[in-house]
Amino acid sequence: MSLIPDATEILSRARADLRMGLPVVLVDGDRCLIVAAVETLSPDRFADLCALPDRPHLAITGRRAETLKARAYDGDLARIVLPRDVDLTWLNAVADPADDLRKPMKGPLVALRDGTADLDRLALRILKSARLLPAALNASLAQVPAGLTRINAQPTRDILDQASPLHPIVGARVPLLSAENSRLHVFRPEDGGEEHYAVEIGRPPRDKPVLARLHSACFTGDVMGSLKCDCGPQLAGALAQMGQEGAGVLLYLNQEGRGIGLANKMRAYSLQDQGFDTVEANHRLGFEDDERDFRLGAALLKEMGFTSARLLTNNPNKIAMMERAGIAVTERVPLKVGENPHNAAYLATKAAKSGHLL
Ligand SMILES: Nc1nc2c(ncn2[C@@H]2O[C@H](COP(=O)(O)OP(=O)(O)OP(=O)(O)O)[C@@H](O)[C@H]2O)c(=O)[nH]1
Ligand SMILES: [Zn+2]
Repeated sequence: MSLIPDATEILSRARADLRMGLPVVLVDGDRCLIVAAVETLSPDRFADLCALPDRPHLAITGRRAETLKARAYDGDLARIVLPRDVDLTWLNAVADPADDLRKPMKGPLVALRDGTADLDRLALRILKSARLLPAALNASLAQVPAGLTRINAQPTRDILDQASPLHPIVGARVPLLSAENSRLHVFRPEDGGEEHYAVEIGRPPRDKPVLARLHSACFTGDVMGSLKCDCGPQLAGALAQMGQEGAGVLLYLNQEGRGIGLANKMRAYSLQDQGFDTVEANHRLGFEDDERDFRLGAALLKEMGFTSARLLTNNPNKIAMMERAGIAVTERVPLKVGENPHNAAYLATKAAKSGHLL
């Protein structure tokens, strides 16, 4: 019946539940796993989870486990056994590296080896997609409690593997400092996720490679003028070049913090203040270096009628991902602006570890 939510809609609800601190239940055949995000877990719900017949365990990513020197028997994740005197402070200390240096974890963390971790793996994927820290307090259940969102595992994995279709909602003229003849188009995904924007400068011909930039949202750099990165000058520089050429498309992708969200990016910044570089900070939080999905950039260009681009970037991964997603990149146009004493080490790390071209 069409009035019943489908798997995509349920996943979107589940993200909201987890962000509020409400557990959700993952179901695969006759297996059920109740999942709570550690970062939003209240003392009452924590007590309720501990009172379940099956003792909960803590799922963290392999990256976080590596930092904590825990054995990740499940490969890309570890299921950590809760100590007898577990409390929320302990859980938060395992989930969040903020105090790793000040208060190193006492005693070795014991990880589970038996059983299967596939539902735990899905739980961590869902938490990442909700822009929460990837640490989940999970327990097996015999049946789904009334009122909690119930997620069917396989359709949800399939949805997370695909990029949600994006639809144009509205476009209007917005004259810019760098290009008076500009329009802003808003695109909305079907899965209730973030909207993305396209700034179209002039009217670029659809049958020629378009001067394009895939810009990832950076609130600190784009809006506040932060000197910690080069995003603000890159945004202005790309628009200026498109203005000079009289044509171009700047895609503004709401993938803040290389896809980890602003709260996690600020956690990464605190770790950088403790001496870790941008890549190490992501890993200590439990994320990969870059959690972005550039397929949506290609999808937007196609939706606008383009098949090829001259891409303004220093990031070869972006070019590879665009090509794989069906947009021919005929030229890489370098975008070298905004280096300053505060971001020099950050830019050097990206060149050394993330393959950015100097
Ligand atoms: N996680 C994390 N994200 C950051 C950090 N500094 C900037 N960002 C984010 O990184 C993204 C910008 O990506 P960049 O790596 O600068 O550039 P790029 O888009 O990969 O490549 P270019 O096309 O060459 O600019 C934005 O989403 C920023 O919010 C950081 O220290 N940690
Ligand atoms: Zn930035």
